Amino acid sequence: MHDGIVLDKVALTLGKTSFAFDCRIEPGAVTAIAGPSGAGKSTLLNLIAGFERPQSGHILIAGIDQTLSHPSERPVSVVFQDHNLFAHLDIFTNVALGLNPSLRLSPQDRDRAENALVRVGLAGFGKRMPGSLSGGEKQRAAFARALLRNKPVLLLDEPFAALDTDLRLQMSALLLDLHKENANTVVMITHDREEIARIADRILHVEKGQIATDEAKADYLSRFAAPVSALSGTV
Ligand SMILES: Nc1ncnc2c1ncn2[C@@H]1O[C@H](COP(=O)(O)OP(=O)(O)OP(=O)(O)O)[C@@H](O)[C@H]1O
Repeated sequence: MHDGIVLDKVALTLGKTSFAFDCRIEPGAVTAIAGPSGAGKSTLLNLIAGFERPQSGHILIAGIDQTLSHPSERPVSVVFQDHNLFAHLDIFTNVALGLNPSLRLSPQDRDRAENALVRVGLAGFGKRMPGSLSGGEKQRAAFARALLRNKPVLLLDEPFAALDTDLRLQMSALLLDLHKENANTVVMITHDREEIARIADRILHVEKGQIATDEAKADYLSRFAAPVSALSGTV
């Protein structure tokens, strides 16, 4: 049995694009998904999260076949680039949804939600509405909710792409801290080679609807001539 994520001969077609994914994602590691625009990175993440269903093949998470299960039944949290928050609910409520979707919260639950806000640097933001927060603050609220869900798998679709360099560094440091505490399996789409150098253990390179390469960070980075410190921009 494989404890991580297995895509076993998964195939689907969306519009005119066909996808065929067959891979194993290491448990307890940070795996970056890289590749050109339109290659199928988000589709791969959506298959794991359950927002897309394979037309054939199987998806297993921690040894359990999740191919047909609803996204809410899967042991995953997802953070998208944006649109993570419900605009009509305040930040505390958005975050507390990570604990209990019906929002029946015990006093301990309320404390945990407040602590999660403190953890991401949003103490005192609970009563604010999402529309009044900056992009980076909204992303931190989305992290706080993912932190509370505390699922074995965290999926991130370019969560830091819209942030400035300082915030991007802060957010990826927070992500690594949480990863070290929970030993969770992190799968993150990123175009940023410096981010890959900083946080990834393995890199899946997606091209034309398939996994082109699956390699350790050192091997991936050694294929590029420039030293890591000189790299910037897109993969
Ligand atoms: N529901 C859909 N219907 C039709 N085509 C789709 C659908 N979803 C994705 N596609 C197509 O599949 C291809 C891969 O899309 P996907 O979003 O997975 O790529 P990506 O690698 O994440 O790209 P980007 O880096 O630009 O976000 C694209 O050509 C996209 O237009």
